Amino acid sequence: MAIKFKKKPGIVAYLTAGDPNLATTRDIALAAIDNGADVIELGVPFSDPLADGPVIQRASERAVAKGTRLTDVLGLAKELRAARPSAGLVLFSYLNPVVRMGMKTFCAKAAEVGADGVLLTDMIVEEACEYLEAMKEHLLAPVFLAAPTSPDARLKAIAGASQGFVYAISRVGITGTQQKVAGDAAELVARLRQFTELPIAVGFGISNAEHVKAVGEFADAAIIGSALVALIEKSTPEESPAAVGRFIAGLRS
Ligand SMILES: O=P(O)(O)OC[C@@H](O)[C@@H](O)c1c[nH]c2ccccc12
Repeated sequence: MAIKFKKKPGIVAYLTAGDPNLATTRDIALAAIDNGADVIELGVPFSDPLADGPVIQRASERAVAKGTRLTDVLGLAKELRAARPSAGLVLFSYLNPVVRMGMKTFCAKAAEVGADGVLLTDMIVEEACEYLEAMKEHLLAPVFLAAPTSPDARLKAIAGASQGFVYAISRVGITGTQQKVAGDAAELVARLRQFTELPIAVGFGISNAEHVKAVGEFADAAIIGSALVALIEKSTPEESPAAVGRFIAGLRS
């Protein structure tokens, strides 16, 4: 029940919980784990997902329209934990739904359902004091985002506050697939290594085996979001778990 990357590079699979529905997200997550994903980044759908590109925005809209709430995502996390005790499980959310529930309540519940870590996209390390205390109390790993534009002093703070892994954003901008892994990514990872021994996972724009291989040359894990969400969007709910499983299995080949 800790975040571990067994093979190099590790694979983190982002899924928008509740797209197309909660039961299917569960089956997709299980298929992802069984086909080599080390960590599931389980996304709480939010009506105003600012950092997201069109693919994840649409997934969020669909999940919100289905009525998916933070408490439903916590319930799903609990099911995943029970079904796959050793998989890494990180809850991903914008700050807003978490603040509405109450930071302390949220952290207590996240621990209770068996999450290993939490990633709050718009939580900045400078303002994370209460959050970090609650996370520590419940032995949860806070994961922070590091961007190529962050100066060294910020990278140091981000690396120092993170546990489990540090999330290196491969490029400035929004989530979504691209042709090549951005050149900024290797430099950012090298800069982060000065400040931490934690594994470093690279995300934004990773969508195929070639990208995963490229990331494996300089980082510990690759995070894949939009490519999976797009596959789910074009598959029927019945076929999407197997489609995602095949896709993940192909990423390290
Ligand atoms: O979708 P991409 O380009 O594969 O990037 C990962 C990403 O989806 C996931 O980590 C994520 C989804 N929404 C975010 C918002 C901010 C930072 C990260 C994310």
